Amino acid sequence: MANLRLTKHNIAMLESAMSLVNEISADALVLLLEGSSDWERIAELVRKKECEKPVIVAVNTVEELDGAAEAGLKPIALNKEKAPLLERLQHAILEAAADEFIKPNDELVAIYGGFTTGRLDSISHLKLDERMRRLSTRDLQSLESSVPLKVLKAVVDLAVQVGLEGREGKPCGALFVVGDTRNVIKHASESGVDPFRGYNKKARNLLDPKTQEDAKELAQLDGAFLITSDGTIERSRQMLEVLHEDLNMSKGLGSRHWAAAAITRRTKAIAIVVSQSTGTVRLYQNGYLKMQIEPMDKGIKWQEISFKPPTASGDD
Ligand SMILES: Nc1ncnc2c1ncn2[C@@H]1O[C@H](COP(=O)(O)OP(=O)(O)OP(=O)(O)O)[C@@H](O)[C@H]1O
Repeated sequence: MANLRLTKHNIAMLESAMSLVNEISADALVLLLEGSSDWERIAELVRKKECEKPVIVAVNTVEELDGAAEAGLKPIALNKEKAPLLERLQHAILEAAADEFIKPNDELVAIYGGFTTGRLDSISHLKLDERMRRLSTRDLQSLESSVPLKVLKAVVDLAVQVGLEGREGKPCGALFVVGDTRNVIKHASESGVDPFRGYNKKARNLLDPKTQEDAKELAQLDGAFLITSDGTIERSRQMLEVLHEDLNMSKGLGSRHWAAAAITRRTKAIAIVVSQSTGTVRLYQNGYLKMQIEPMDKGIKWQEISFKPPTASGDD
């Protein structure tokens, strides 16, 4: 994707964003870019402007971040090349929180090209809310599951996005059951034609951003996704039939949540549920609620802003 050239215009915008961070005592600067840049030169600007807060650089791939951490910047790879700007910005904030570069309640300045590719044209001041739940890697580690952390993180990220965005403008729920698939399958039956049937294993792996997009589209269909420990969607649209005995559940949670808790009681799987009514993501293990993530967008005031997709390429 387009690398960011440090033109006179882009440097002036970067300097303005850094001044704003200083002026309003913001907690971090988020630089959302479509490609790599001269990280060392950006770090020099940070020093020149005496901006002492973390400068987070969010781009699409790990390769584009080469040298960013060494220059003293905080790198984030989004793996979301085709996603709309707001989704990328939300994801960058979520990842920054997961990596503990920022905290709930922080104030951020974000800078990006909202209208033209390769040209920084927009600066936003964002106030996060205390309700923003950190997706802390440490929380996931504490689960002591045999499912690798990167698979759990990918599924939780996906669930959070389904909860935040819904599908086709409507709220959407979902259920992901990860790990111990051989045993989980014994309690599952198809609720409809499985759209992933017939795909090869690689095309069913949730660590691949394309599969994540497909799964998001299909989340609105009934039933659960069964995901193996290596991130492969083994089955989708599965109804789980498990006894609900011995479960201590909050009032008001419906059958999807009960099924999620129950399957983790019967197997070693972890179940991640998105509530259709609230967008809240809950993670169950051994029949117990282990993590709850509230939809972050309740705490961020920038949903109304609408952007046109980039059209022409910017030139200075
Ligand atoms: N046993 C189950 N296995 C898999 N999916 C289920 C199961 N029970 C319910 N679901 C899915 O959950 C959907 C919503 O069910 P329900 O409203 O009872 O769930 P809920 O827990 O209240 O969730 P929400 O907060 O999303 O409303 C169903 O349409 C179905 O797709």
